[in-house]
Amino acid sequence: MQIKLHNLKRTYGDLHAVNGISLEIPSNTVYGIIGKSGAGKSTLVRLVSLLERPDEGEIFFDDVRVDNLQKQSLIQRRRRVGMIFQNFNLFSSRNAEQNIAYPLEITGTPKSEIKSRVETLLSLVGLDGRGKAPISTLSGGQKQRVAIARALACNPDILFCDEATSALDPQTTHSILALLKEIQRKMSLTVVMITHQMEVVRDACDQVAVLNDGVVVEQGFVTDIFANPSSEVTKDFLSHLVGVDEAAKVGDKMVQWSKKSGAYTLRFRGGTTDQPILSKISRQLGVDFNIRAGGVQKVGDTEIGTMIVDISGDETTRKKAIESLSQMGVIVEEEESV
Ligand SMILES: Nc1ncnc2c1ncn2[C@@H]1O[C@H](COP(=O)(O)OP(=O)(O)OP(=O)(O)O)[C@@H](O)[C@H]1O
Repeated sequence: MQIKLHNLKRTYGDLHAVNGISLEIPSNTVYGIIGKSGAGKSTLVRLVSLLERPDEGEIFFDDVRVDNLQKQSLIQRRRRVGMIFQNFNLFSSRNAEQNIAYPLEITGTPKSEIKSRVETLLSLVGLDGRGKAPISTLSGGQKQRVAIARALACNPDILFCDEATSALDPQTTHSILALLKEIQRKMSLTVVMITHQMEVVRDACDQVAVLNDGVVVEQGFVTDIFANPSSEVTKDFLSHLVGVDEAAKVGDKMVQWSKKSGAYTLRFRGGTTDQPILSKISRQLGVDFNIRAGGVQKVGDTEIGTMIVDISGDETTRKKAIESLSQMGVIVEEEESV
């Protein structure tokens, strides 16, 4: 299901929570929406999941306008949109299978059908045999699996994940993201991941939109945005990135992404990540690179390297070094204070 948003606006008093958002979210993909607290992510989700109406603008699902649906057709349409949340929102009075059965019960599905559907869903999310487990006995990751199964019960076309892994540890986050990607492929879903974590975007999403103050400041393929971010907000998100996988394997001291007073940020992509570019330029031009932080991470199938460096030498030589780096495909960003 393709989602198209055209100039969406939602205002609360004087506050423009969503201030003219236009986006095209392709069908059959995992699409990320990232933004800091207050950027307008949750408001946007409420609009696109048809829980709230925009003040202005239009929403289309596969070219059918849906923001103005009324009564029964709105209820029908909403049922095809699944949602999962940071705090799982499960009924603690119901066990796992009763939670999953809930949306099927309220849509009047026959009991026998519910039983087999619930079994299929439990198996899909890796909880075979745990249907009778009271919710309080499940771990955070298992609770989110129950929530995913419940969100998929009515065969949605779209699944919204609102900070779905924010309450989970890195390993559990990794397994839930892997599950969501697998389900997306199996069910040809459009999965929209709302997050404030670039790790989630890197590890799960094909494309991403970056939100700030109710507007989209940047959008595109995740590999392109990691290799060449254009907005300050995106650069800031990237500078705080911690390698979830890498951290799990080698300890977070080996991969350091925070900007620590280096004068230049260098961004490498693909083949350039395994070439001794800095030492070549250093020898040729007689400049020195002082590496303050850096690392290489996998974004999809592409390796993206980032380094925070100082370049020493006179101004002409530094300029030449930057030119050489650019010619070799390295993106060089200069800190504003330099
Ligand atoms: N129902 C509401 N009434 C009044 N103001 C609201 C309402 N919903 C959101 N806002 C305001 O709109 C702005 C955007 O909020 P929103 O929750 O969409 O941001 P967010 O990016 O999801 O933030 P967070 O990550 O903290 O949830 C905030 O300033 C918020 O206070």
